[in-house]
Amino acid sequence: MRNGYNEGRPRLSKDGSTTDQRLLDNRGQPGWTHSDPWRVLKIQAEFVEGFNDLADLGPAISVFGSARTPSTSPDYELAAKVGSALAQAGFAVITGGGPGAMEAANRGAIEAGGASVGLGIELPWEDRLNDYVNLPLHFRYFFVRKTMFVKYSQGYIVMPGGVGTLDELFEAMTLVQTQKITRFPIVLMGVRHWQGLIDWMRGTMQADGRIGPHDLDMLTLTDDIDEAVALMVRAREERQP
Ligand SMILES: C/C(=C\CNc1ncnc2c1ncn2[C@@H]1O[C@H](COP(=O)(O)O)[C@@H](O)[C@H]1O)CO
Repeated sequence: MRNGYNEGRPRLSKDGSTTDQRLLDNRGQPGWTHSDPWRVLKIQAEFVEGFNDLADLGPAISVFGSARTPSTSPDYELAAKVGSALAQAGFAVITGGGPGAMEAANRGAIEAGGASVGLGIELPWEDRLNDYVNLPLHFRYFFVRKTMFVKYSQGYIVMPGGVGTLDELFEAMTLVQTQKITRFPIVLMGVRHWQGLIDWMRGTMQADGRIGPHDLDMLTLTDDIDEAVALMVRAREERQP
């Protein structure tokens, strides 16, 4: 499956730092104050390349989940089946292009003959895209990459995950809550993993009035792949003019 799609990925600089570190982790150093304005051009170029590469992708769903999900685990199998089911329903599958649940969803998509997108991110340990991506993109800036997930997806499926997955989930929830994105289903798969979080959000956040009484309605919690894909298909139909 390997086809040279890691060739275009950014190389780390000589000191081993990432581009995001150089932008964000040099607080108060005057040298950076003067070079930061020029960085905007690189950021702009990354947006332009991303928009260009994904413009003709067609309907797509992003699948998020732990980079640490072992290939032997039921969560991996579930993510692979989700990737396949989405591809069979005519969706491209977008992931972070990494290992674990991302690899599983890409693998399922590619094995079902679908478009399998990996939005890779430059990391300090020079990670590479998984072997099941047929449309690779490489990003240096996390926030540019995150824009691509939202802009080119019609919905999110969120598998069990850690901090990165939570970040992606809560960003989407914030964008829906503030109506920056509409008609955007968010499905949490893996009831065992997510139930405690939902219970806390309902019992504490909602009970204390930190979120609205209907905010949690934007989430669907299920282990049922057919239900998850049907939600995405319905949202796609509603989008059609
Ligand atoms: C941690 C390891 C590898 C990290 N490689 C990643 N490659 C691409 N995308 C990633 C990676 N790690 C996190 N992400 C993004 O966050 C989500 C997963 O984060 P979590 O903390 O594991 O839940 C995922 O959806 C990606 O978009 C070791 O092999």
